[in-house]
Amino acid sequence: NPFDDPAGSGSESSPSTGAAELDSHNVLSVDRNASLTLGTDALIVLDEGLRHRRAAANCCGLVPQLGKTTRAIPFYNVLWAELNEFDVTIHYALSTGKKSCAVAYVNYNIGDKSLQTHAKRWVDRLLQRSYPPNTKRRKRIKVLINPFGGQGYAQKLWTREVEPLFAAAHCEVEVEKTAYRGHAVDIAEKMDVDVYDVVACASGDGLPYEVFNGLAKRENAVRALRKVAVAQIPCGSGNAMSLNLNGTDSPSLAALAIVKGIRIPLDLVAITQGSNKYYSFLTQAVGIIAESDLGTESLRWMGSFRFTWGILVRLLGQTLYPAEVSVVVESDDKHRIKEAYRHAVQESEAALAKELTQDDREEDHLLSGKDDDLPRLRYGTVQDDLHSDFQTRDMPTLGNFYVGNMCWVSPDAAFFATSLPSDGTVDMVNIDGLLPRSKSLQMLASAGDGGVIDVPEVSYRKVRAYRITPRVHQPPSQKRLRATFRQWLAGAGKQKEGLIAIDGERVPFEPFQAEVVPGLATVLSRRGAVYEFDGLKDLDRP
Ligand SMILES: Nc1ncnc2c1ncn2[C@@H]1O[C@H](COP(=O)(O)OP(=O)(O)OP(=O)(O)O)[C@@H](O)[C@H]1O
Repeated sequence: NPFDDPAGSGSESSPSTGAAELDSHNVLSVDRNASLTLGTDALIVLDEGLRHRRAAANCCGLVPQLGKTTRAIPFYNVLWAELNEFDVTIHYALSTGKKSCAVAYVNYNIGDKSLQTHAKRWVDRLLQRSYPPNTKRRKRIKVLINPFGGQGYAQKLWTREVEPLFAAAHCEVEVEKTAYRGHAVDIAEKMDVDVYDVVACASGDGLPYEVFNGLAKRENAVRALRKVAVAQIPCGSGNAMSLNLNGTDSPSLAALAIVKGIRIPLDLVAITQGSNKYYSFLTQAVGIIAESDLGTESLRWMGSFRFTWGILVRLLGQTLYPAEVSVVVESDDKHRIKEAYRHAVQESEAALAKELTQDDREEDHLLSGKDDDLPRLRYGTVQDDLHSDFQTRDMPTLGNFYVGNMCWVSPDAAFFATSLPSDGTVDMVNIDGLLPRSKSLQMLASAGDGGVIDVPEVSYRKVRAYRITPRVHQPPSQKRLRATFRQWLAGAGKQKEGLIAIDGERVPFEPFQAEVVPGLATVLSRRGAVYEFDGLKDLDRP
């Protein structure tokens, strides 16, 4: 929690600032008998006046005075600091609830005029701690707002919760509202990528999907995808991108995470279907998940429960989604997959501690100007003969075909626990549709804590590419009436054909081929090269 107060609550004494760091360079004496100290992880404000101000707000002084004289502001929360003659002002993000923050500031005068040069250096040092070398300051952000995302509050959330944080962090911002479906594709295709560091989408996952695809359509696609980091200000009904990269679906906390975000590469999945090609960053689903997402429109009145309801009805009815599936498998050993994941987490944490990121490609690449075209797909397209690396299986009783490039698919489902932003693979889950109902329910429940991989009946693999040719299941004639009733109950009354969802968007019910293109895109992350998921830590340890 970025708002944990390292000073501890109610403490009267100075917090531990690390002896070595308590030298005079790190302390700035200001008037009102106060001082500002650069601690280990936080700025420490020591101010006798705080006690009085807090006491004044304390029930007219009727409660015993327990006010603190110190306040700790984590460097992560510091948005900006500046010195104006003899006036130092520090803007920071203050917690305003479990899931929100807002801009606050402290302002002090430097009474001792001889301290001005020291104060200048001190402010520089504070900014360096608040923006370590792997974090760009004053990001230039193109903000796209989907006025119809989620409940239609994106514009309001932007103005109230996000814009003030970006402004306080001295970000350069340009705002544009999307005016039609696919508008973000056009914007990303035509924008001047040299004047922005970030495209931040105040939306659900639909706009980031469009931005990746717009950038990929450009002549200099590779350069554009590396130059501009795509981020999400969660304002939609599905906000998986922000959950995975920033650990939150709160717009204000996500805004802080964007201000402090570290650039990392993200694998994209190139999908070819007929003569079409698109890029997926999140999930691909055929069958039950796609149907519960896209085929429950008539149940919108249920709110987000319609997804759970759609899945439950289909699971209990043992609905089948037969398909022929060909896969280039990287690993199908669950134990090894988990070990590799843990290793990647440790590596990422070590890199983060050294303030390194994996995204050291930018400068070399941008300077060289080479390889701007998208790489040729190693396994060709769905229209080509199948490459010899694929292993093919017909799956007449397939119940769930779900592939993910990110861990969280919703706030309560970490379906792909071992997925990593740029390991060159996606996580593939296949579940047989004839699984006993109790097992299916157990599997569904296990998604909450990332436990799907540990259900023995679930096939969980890391794959580099796959091709799927789905078919519509025809129930035997004596079961047709029951199947029709179930379809109605599940909210898919008039649906005639099967459904395929790529990042939650509907595509034609036709064969498609998918291939991971390693590290093609760039995103901002709070935690470095891993997603915001800790659930695997204790599972299955030897
Ligand atoms: N002005 C607009 N009018 C109509 N559609 C739009 C407009 N702007 C964006 N869109 C479309 O809205 C879709 C959904 O966007 P987004 O993901 O932001 O919202 P959501 O609420 O999470 O999505 P969903 O409607 O899938 O639940 C995108 O496909 C996008 O193209």
